Amino acid sequence: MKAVVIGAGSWGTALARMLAQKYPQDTVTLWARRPEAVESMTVNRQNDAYLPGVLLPESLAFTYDLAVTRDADVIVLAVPSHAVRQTAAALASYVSSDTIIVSATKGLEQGSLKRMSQVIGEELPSLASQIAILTGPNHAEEVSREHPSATVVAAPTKAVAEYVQDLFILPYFRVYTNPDVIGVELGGALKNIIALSAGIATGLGFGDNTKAALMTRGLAEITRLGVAMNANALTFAGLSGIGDLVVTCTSSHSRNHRAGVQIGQGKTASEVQAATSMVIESIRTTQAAYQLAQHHAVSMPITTAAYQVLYEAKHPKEAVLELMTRGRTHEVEELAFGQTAW
Ligand SMILES: NC(=O)C1=CN([C@@H]2O[C@H](COP(=O)(O)OP(=O)(O)OC[C@H]3O[C@@H](n4cnc5c(N)ncnc54)[C@H](O)[C@@H]3O)[C@@H](O)[C@H]2O)C=CC1
Ligand SMILES: O=C(CO)COP(=O)(O)O
Repeated sequence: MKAVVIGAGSWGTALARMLAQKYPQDTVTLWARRPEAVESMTVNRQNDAYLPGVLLPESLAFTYDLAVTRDADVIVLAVPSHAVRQTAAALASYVSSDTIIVSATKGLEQGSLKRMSQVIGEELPSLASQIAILTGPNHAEEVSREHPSATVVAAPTKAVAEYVQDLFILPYFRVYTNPDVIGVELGGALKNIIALSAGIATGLGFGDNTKAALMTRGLAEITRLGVAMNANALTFAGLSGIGDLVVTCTSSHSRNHRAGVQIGQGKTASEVQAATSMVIESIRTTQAAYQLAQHHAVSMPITTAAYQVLYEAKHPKEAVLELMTRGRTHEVEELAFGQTAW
């Protein structure tokens, strides 16, 4: 088996470590953009910049040459969402007709508003039915230290989903399958907006009630948009929905949550992003989701408030007050008075 993980940030490094650990006799390579990163990982057997303190198996190879993907059985894409199209396009001359692509990126493409599997499918059309999504409540810092974690793989066919399930499943990494590609992908992308918002609330000095309200009503609006885009509502009650929402809104590892805290304390999104080389996906995803909500005429009040804070310089306190005092609504739109037992 020949597997290549593209993207040597925290998550790509953790995924490559897992594959090399599980398949020490096979060829597992981690591709990084920068030659210095390749050199440093080869010498130190650690990714000091993005996953410090985690030893990488001897069998894991490193390269900055994309030609390593020639005839790979599996290519895992773990680059930030804004780099997925150019990266997938660059792979076109190397992939073979039976290569499986795994997308581990959580985001939406700016402008086109497309999901990552759609973007990859456009650049690698002959592989469109061989693109799987791996997503769930999985901070790289914990998975790479073998904390028991669960994740979900979605793909257009059962065969591809089960291939990727088999590929990654480990005693500390339990992999489920789900045929709902749209729902699984949207869950992973949209939860980052709510994590950013929960961080903003923390930065403003609010406590756990506020966070719980944001998480619950955040899930409601994610589900509304998902259903309008043909996802199954049940998927959002799963690992890629509530699961990832919980971990990203509450974990000290979350970059999106941390960014929100700083914005709540008065920094701008550009200041926060400029201060780290790590990707804060929610900044771009908030804009894309705001535009998707308009396109599908779906109400997404928290996403709208986050958009106004990030892109229209609205003060977070004002955004919170507007969210709290807007028109009254039902909790569950489908449950009508007079039709429910009491
Ligand atoms: N960190 C985590 O625990 C998890 C991250 N993800 C997702 O994985 C994706 C990658 O995130 P991380 O690994 O956390 O990244 P990171 O924030 O740890 O590092 C960013 C990486 O992206 C690379 N990069 C930046 N611009 C690039 C470009 N134009 N082309 C190619 N590479 C570029 C950097 O060199 C660096 O390796 C994101 O979509 C993230 O949401 C998903 C699950 C867990
Ligand atoms: O998606 C993640 C965990 O499941 C990572 O979230 P952050 O990008 O906020 O760190």
